[in-house]
Amino acid sequence: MPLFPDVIVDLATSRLGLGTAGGAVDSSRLVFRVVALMSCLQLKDLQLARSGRTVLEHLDGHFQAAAITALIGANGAGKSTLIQAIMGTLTPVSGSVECQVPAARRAWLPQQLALDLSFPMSVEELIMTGTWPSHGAFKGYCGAHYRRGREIMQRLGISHLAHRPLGELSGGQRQRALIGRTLMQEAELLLLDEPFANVDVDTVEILMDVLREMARKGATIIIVLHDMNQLAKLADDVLILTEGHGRWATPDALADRQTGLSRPPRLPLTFPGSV
Ligand SMILES: Nc1ncnc2c1ncn2[C@@H]1O[C@H](COP(=O)(O)OP(=O)(O)OP(=O)(O)O)[C@@H](O)[C@H]1O
Repeated sequence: MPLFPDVIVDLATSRLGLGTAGGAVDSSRLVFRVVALMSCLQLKDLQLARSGRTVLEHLDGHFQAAAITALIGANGAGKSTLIQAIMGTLTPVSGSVECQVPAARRAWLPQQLALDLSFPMSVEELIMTGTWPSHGAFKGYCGAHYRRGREIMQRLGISHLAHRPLGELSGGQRQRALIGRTLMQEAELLLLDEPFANVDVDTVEILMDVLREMARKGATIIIVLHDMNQLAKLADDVLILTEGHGRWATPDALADRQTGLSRPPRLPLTFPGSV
């Protein structure tokens, strides 16, 4: 029964923001937020190291389902390290990552620089590979798969690029195609490492809409961001990594602490722990 204690803790710390002007709890919002708080991903006293050196320790807390959590921190704070531990590619020194999402429904979009897209593959072919984790790589695709692939490309505004090789795409077009693959996969847990870096404003807007839609449908989304305006627009929750530890915050509380203002406006901002 992990849910009920979470709600109590969140009420106590006001993370739910349920209070009314008179201090009473708004029960209609409570139902919505209780659903949102159902967590499929939890960190328990997690310690992570690289080459024998501790990067993060005593990390605790749950990521909300049906919500977007921004993961922030200065360069080298351990954001990618934590993402790798969540994806299961880095073994914790101690503690655990408890994830109820099946591996076939987890998707990870690394930083663009880490991607080798010289592999000869078209946009449509890339998107169709989103079926592989659940359907298998060698079974071929059925008509329903192709229909869904076309719908996804239309949603992302890349239908005209369907047969274009990945190596010939711009950074923004590539990000749209990669997000398209996660839609095809019907990812329930999506981790994105700086997905808006070097991407034009229109693409950012489209991708933000798509991510919000995925979260509304129940996905748990964790996104590494360096831009506080993007965070303010997108995130429901924030995990700040600083000096080897994690701290949870709401986007509003974070903005208030940094600017002394309620949003908007909120520029310019810096990360806690950055110099
Ligand atoms: N493969 C590796 N081997 C050894 N140390 C590593 C390795 N990868 C990262 N580190 C170190 O672990 C620490 C955390 O790195 P990590 O990449 O997780 O930070 P980050 O918050 O994602 O940084 P950035 O914002 O620059 O992407 C850094 O001190 C880094 O030098």
